Amino acid sequence: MSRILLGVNIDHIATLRQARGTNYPDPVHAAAVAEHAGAEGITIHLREDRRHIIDRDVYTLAKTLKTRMNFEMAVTQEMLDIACEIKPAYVCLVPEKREELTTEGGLDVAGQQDKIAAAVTRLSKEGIKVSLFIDADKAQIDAAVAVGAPVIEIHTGCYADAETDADATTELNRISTMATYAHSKGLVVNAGHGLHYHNVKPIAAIPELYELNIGHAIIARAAIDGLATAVRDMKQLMVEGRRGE
Ligand SMILES: CC(=O)[C@@H](O)[C@H](O)COP(=O)(O)O
Ligand SMILES: NCC(=O)COP(=O)(O)O
Repeated sequence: MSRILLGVNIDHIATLRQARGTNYPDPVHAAAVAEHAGAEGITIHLREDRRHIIDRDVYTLAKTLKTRMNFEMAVTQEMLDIACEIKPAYVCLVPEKREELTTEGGLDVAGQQDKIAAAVTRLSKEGIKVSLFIDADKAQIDAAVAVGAPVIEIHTGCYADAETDADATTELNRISTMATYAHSKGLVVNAGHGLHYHNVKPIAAIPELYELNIGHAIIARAAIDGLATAVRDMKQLMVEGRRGE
């Protein structure tokens, strides 16, 4: 049975720092703790409004991470320039609206293939592996293949936000079906958004999933139990989920 990897998104360490304009807590320190606790990668989202992760975090983490950076960004010239300068292992292209509280859906690749293909080509030439954050949707998966992205990350928000068990099961089945389809097309399939300690195991059980990117729930748990424990506990649940326990 294949392992499933954990990418820890540390955006909300930076949210706590930005709340008061202090220099603590430091996402760079948090990343080191998360890696030491077993995170296989660190995800950061440099938003256009810099509401949490700021440019200093990105440039410092590019030098200090021991695992690998998954750099989430909108498809803008500004972010493409930064990505090509720091050359992270992965870039994940995500939709972004200034007014959103958090990411609200997947990137519409099918509706803007030329723009996404140009971004994928530019980033790939720098040796960066490009992931597309998309809904569990066949047309979006086909578009991801068409634009040359090697990786997708399936948006799990509809599953996480489901108001009934029946709706959650429906979303879980959709994610699983699309993960199987995407994998059959040769894509590396990740997943993330809204996953937490009480909903992660069924997602981790999907055999085609390579990595889960989880942030908000881990950082929230870290406020109570500490970050190392929060990371280790999440990894244990993912292992149990993958084993069907
Ligand atoms: C794309 C995604 O679901 C998250 O990785 C994203 O970072 C969410 O945005 P916030 O971290 O700003 O909530
Ligand atoms: N791409 C999803 C991610 O990095 C973390 O999302 P969340 O767990 O903070 O909702």
